[in-house]
Formats: sequence, structure tokens, C-alpha cells
Amino acid sequence: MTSSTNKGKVNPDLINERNKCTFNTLELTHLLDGDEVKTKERKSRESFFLDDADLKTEVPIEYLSHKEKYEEAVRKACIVFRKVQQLQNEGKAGVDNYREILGGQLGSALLKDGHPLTLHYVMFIPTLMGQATIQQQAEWIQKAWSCNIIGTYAQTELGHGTFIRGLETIATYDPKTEEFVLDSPTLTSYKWWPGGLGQSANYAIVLAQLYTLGKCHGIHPFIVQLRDEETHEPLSGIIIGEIGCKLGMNTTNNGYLGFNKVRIPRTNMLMKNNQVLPDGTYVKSPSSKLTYGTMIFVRVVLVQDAATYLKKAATIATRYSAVRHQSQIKPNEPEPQIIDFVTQQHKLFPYIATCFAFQYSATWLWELYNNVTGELESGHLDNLPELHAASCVLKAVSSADAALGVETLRLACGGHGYMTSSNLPTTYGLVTAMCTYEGENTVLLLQTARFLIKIWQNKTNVTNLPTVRYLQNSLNRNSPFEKTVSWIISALQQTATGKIDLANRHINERVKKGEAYEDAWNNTSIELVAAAEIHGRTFIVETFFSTVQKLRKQTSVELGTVLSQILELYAVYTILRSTGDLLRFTRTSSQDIELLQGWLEELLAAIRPNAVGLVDSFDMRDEVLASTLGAYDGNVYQRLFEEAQKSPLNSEPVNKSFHLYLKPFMKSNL
Ligand SMILES: CCCCCCCC/C=C\CCCCCCCCCCCCCC(=O)SCCNC(=O)CCNC(=O)[C@H](O)C(C)(C)COP(=O)(O)OP(=O)(O)OC[C@H]1O[C@@H](n2cnc3c(N)ncnc32)[C@H](O)[C@@H]1OP(=O)(O)O
Ligand SMILES: Cc1cc2nc3c(=O)[nH]c(=O)nc-3n(C[C@H](O)[C@H](O)[C@H](O)COP(=O)(O)OP(=O)(O)OC[C@H]3O[C@@H](n4cnc5c(N)ncnc54)[C@H](O)[C@@H]3O)c2cc1C
Repeated sequence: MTSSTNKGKVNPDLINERNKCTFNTLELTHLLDGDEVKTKERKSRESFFLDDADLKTEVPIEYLSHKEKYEEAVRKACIVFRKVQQLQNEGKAGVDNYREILGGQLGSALLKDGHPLTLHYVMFIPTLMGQATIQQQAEWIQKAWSCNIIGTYAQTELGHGTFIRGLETIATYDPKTEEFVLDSPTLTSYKWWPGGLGQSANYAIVLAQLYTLGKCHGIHPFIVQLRDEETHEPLSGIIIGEIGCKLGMNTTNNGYLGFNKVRIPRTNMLMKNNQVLPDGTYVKSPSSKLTYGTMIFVRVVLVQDAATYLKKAATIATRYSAVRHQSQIKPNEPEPQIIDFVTQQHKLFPYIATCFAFQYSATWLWELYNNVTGELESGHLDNLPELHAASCVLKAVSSADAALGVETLRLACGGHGYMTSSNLPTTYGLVTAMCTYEGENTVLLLQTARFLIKIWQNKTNVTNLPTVRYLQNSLNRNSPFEKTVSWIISALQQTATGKIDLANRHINERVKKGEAYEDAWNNTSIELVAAAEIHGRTFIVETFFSTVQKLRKQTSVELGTVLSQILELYAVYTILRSTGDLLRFTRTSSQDIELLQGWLEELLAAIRPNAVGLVDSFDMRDEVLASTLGAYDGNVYQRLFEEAQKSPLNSEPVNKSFHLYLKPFMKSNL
């Protein structure tokens, strides 16, 4: 039985759902956490933070002003990280805890609409670790870890986010004083977006075009002090502020930043990869792309974050769908639980399955990241292109599907899903941002396409490249339909290969007709994006499949059966998203598509009794869900009513606007 913090009387529909669940939800919770000990540790950390009275907010933040929201976020952020430091001192915190606290699980329970210190931990510290020399690390890392300084990552400008070679901020080396002079020559060169930059950070990693001895060497990272360490006043030549309200993430304190001839010491250029010597000589690293390392790190961790946001929305919408009764399936019968409508199951269950699919791909990607960064440390760059391509496509597909999923799940809750108190709108605000930041999704898919086309054109030996190994032999394979996930994987691989091959042919045809390669690329880019996308989805299905194969050896029969069902559902759902391509690029017939549709419907029916059990296994505390619709006890209507009472408009029976405006308007005789 999954535990909850909520002591209220549980809704009878949910009791019934929990009674008919065919597997042990706790066994699945342990599996998702890693093991029983890890579940215990997670729960104890959750209590450590969520039971702290200082971390609770009485007034829902939606009713605070923009300024008050920020101030409340900073108050809580400081308490949260003081507690993290306490855990660290006790040897109980590591990178995973930062992920939990900044990401979608605990993080969004503590600070519902984003964290003003996220960039400090997610990009400022990792950039120091990845791009600073040992001496620079000795100077900065400890101060950053202990938060004596707070930093951010200032790359994007008003004029450029995607095309970072086009950034306009300039760092010109002055060998006479051994300093760089930072300048923002145009309005479009102002930094724009960095989280925490507005009022929280006093330092930043600034990406700027490096000029030395009259030559530009492209963008490089510099550590720059922005504000006085005591007074927090902006330093001379620093023009700084916050960029204003956004669709979501309104407590992340995104800022702008301009430089008016700001001087910093030569040693403030992060020089692990490239260097500027005191006389101004430039020393180049083996790969110019090593400067982009922090972006890879963040793309990798975002895949797990996408899974976590989706788990949250899936839990809310599934529990609500079990409690909500509406309409009739047959005349003269009671109104059914809306979860019994097959269209509703089709909105919910594939996204429950997607949570697992993304979690397993995230784990795979994190391992690849650690292996490849280890290799980079010893000078081996061979596997960097595959890591880059894999992190781009997995970030793009997982964020896009999670955003679509959260919105679908919100719609699945009807009118109540539109209430802020359902927490689905805020969750959407957080998750859709992920489609843009850390590389806009289309742009990232084109990066993966670039890798795929290169491999395809050069007939690269792919034996040691796990994400593209299938390209070796999947074109023109004859494979009659079989009701297995292996068949689906093979059909998806054939489809992906066919799409890559076709896009490549179209590029070549355009080049033959006289187009420059770059124009041919741009003119083929709709197909390239689609090819990269299906390549990514194929890989996610494959990773889910191999993970379940491994896990089934250690689970009970009951849980093993459920895991296989959700794997099958994810696979069938994924392939049915591409029926047109399937018919074009494989020997699949329209009868096979009917069989796939039938299989999908069978799986929805098979998963139906376990839907609530599956989301209970995610074991998200009510404070994490923060939703009137998703609480463990299912007391939806009471919670909606209670939350409505918190509207400031309900604090008085008659609002002054009645006397000021409405009454005179109503009584006027026009
Ligand atoms: C260990 C640390 C301890 C600290 C503890 C912290 C732990 C916390 C952990 C987790 C927390 C999780 C919680 C997460 C919450 C998240 C909240 C997030 C908050 C928001 C963050 C958002 C921040 C930002 O958005 S920062 C700005 C990001 N900006 C971008 O991403 C810009 C996108 N653009 C680009 O990346 C590039 O410009 C480009 C790739 C589009 C094009 O670049 P280019 O023009 O220079 O390159 P080319 O197209 O010409 O390609 C040349 C060549 O290079 C290859 N390439 C490109 N990029 C890379 C790369 N990154 N790495 C390797 N190789 C690369 C490219 O493919 C080409 O290769 P060829 O071989 O084909 O030539
Ligand atoms: C919530 C949030 C937080 C952020 N935090 C930070 C931060 O902390 N630090 C920081 O430095 N930045 C940050 N950013 C900026 C973010 O990284 C950029 O917005 C992102 O990289 C996209 O760049 P852009 O805004 O220039 O979009 P654009 O590139 O202008 O995108 C607009 C459109 O142009 C298309 N496009 C652009 N180039 C191409 C191409 N080559 N091929 C095909 N289509 C193309 C895109 O697909 C998109 O449809 C943040 C952004 C957001 C939304």
C-alpha cells in the first residue's frame, strides 16, 4: 500500500480502485526509486523539507503580487539550501538531491513556479567544474558551493539565443593591464533570460566573443562579478534588471544584463579548454565544442525532469478520473467514473506509460553522459558527437511529449483542470518552457538530423554507436506483422531509416539541381526534423524494452505482467502516431494497422484496473502534487470549495467596485 501524508477519509471510488489493483504498488515504488532503501531515503528527505513549517505558504502564491512572489521565493530558497547544506554536512546529500530539489518532484512542491537559485546549481557550478582550470576551481568552487557567491549562466541575448556564434557581447583583451574589457555594443547584445540574474545573483558566467591581439576567436566563458558582495548594488558599468512576467516560471527571476566597458582580470576567463596568455597569445583547445559542455549536461538532466512533471500530471488526472462521475454509457445506468470512457483511458494511460519510458531513457542518457565526460577528461572526443545527438533528441522529444501530455491531462480534467488549484496550468507553464530553453526543440532535432545524415552519407561504421546501430541493416527488411514489441521496434527502425534515407536523397537531388548544400538542407528540413523525431522515439521504445526485459528478472510475476503491458502500450501508441510513415516505409498493411488499433484497445482495457495503482506507485505526496484534483484521498469537491475560499475576493461580501462602478452604471438612465 502506497503511503500518503493525507489523513482524510478516502473517497470510496479510490478505495475500490486500490482494492482491485493486481500488483503490489510498493514493489513498483521501490523499483522506480532503485530499491527499498532508496525509497526510504527519499521519503525521509521529503519529510525533512515538506514537514518544515517555515517552508509552507499560507496564501496561495497566485494571489501575491509579482514582487511578493519573488520575495517569498527567495525566503524559501534560502531555507531550502540551508537544509541541503545540513544534509551535505551529514553526508546525506549528493547530486541527485539537487536534482530532486531543483527539478519537478520536491522542487516544485517547495517553490511552485520556479526557483531563483536554479541556475546557480544547474549551470553556474557545473560550468566552473567543466570549464575552469584547477587553479580557477580552487578560487571559485568552494565559494559557489557554500553560496558565498550566487551565480548564473548568461549566454542568451536579446538578439540571439539559438545561434550562439552570433552573440554580440565582446570581451577584448588588454595585454597592458592583463584584463578583459566587457562591452555590450548594441541593445540586441544585452543578455536576456538568465535565471536568477534579475536580483538574486552577484556573479555570472558570461559568454562573450573573445578578441585578442586584434583577432576574434569566437565565444568563450568568463566569470564576472555583477554586484557588490556586501551591498548587492550593481557594480560600475553593469546595467541589470528583471525581464518581467512570463507564461510560467515567474519566480525564477530571469534577468537582463548590459556591460559598459567593464574590466575583469585575465584569470577570469575560464581556461580549462582555451587560453589567453598574459601577452595576449591565444591557445586553442582540441575541440571548439567543449565550451558547449554545460548545455549537454542540462539537456541530459532535463529528460528526467520531463518524466517527473508528467508523473505529476498523470497522477492528478488519473485519480480525478476515478472520482469524477459524469454522463451515461448505457441508458438507465448510474453515471460512470469518467475513467471508464475509452477515450478518457486513451488520454491517460499512454502518458502513464510515457513516464516510465522517459525515466528509463533518462537513466540510460545519464550513464552515457558520465562515460563520455570521463573520456573527455582523458582527451578522447570520439563519442562526443553521439552524446550530443542523443541528448538533443531526447531533450526535444521528452519535453515536447511531456508538454503535450500535461496539456492533454489537463483537458482530461474538464473545467476543473483549468483551475489554478488543480496545479495543471502551473505544471504546464513549467514544462512547456523546457521546449524552448536549453536549445529550442526544432533546432535540437536538426542537430540530431545532422549527425544521422552524416552517418548515413559517410556509411560510418556504427557497430559501437548504440543509438544508431540499427542503421546498419534496417532498410528494406521484410517483416510481416507480429504482435510483439520486437516487431514494433523493428518497424520503427525501418521507418526511421527510410525517412533518413529519403531526406538524404532529397538533399542530394536539390544539390544536383544546383542548390548550395546549406539551402538544400534548409529546404529539406521539415523531413529532417521528422526523421530525427522518429529516430528518438524509436530509441526510447528500444530502451524501455531492454529495461523491462532486465527488470522482469527481478520482479514478481504480477508486477512483471503490468510492466509488460505498459511497455506494449507505449510501443503501440508510439507506432500508431506514425501510421502514415509506417505505410510508406515498411511493408505494414492497413490490416496490420487495424490489428495495432485492436491491440491498443486491449491494452487500455487490461491496464484499466491498475491505473490508480500505477500512479499511486509514483508515490507523490499531496504537497508535491499540490492539487485539488489529485490528492491521495480523492476529496476533490471539498478541496475545490476550500481553495475557492482563499480568493481575496471572498474576504468581504460586497466589493468596493460595486459602489464605485457597477451600481452607478446599473442605475444610470441612458
Ligand atoms: C555536477 C554538478 C553539481 C551541481 C549540482 C547540480 C545538480 C543539478 C542537477 C539537476 C537539476 C535538474 C533540475 C532541472 C531544472 C531545470 C530548470 C532549468 C532552468 C532553465 C535553464 C535554461 C538555461 C538556458 O537556456 S542556457 C542557454 C541554452 N542555449 C542553448 O541551448 C543554445 C542552443 N544553440 C546551440 O546549442 C548551438 O548554437 C547550436 C548547436 C544550435 C549550433 O551551434 P554552432 O552553430 O556553433 O554549431 P554548428 O551547427 O555549426 O555545429 C558545429 C559542430 O558542433 C556540433 N555541436 C554543436 N553543439 C554541440 C555540443 N553542445 N556538443 C558537442 N558538439 C556540438 C555540431 O553537431 C556540429 O558537428 P559536426 O561534426 O556536424 O560539424
Ligand atoms: C524560461 C526560460 C529560461 C531561460 N533561461 C536561460 C538562462 O538561464 N540562460 C540563458 O543564457 N538563456 C536562457 N534562456 C534562453 C533560451 O536558452 C533561448 O530562448 C533558447 O535557446 C531559444 O533561443 P531563441 O530564444 O533565440 O529562439 P529563436 O532561435 O529565435 O527561435 C525562434 C524560432 O526560430 C526557429 N529557428 C531558429 N534557428 C533556427 C535554425 N537554425 N533552424 C531552424 N529553425 C530555427 C526556432 O525553431 C523557433 O521556431 C531561457 C529561456 C526561457 C524561455
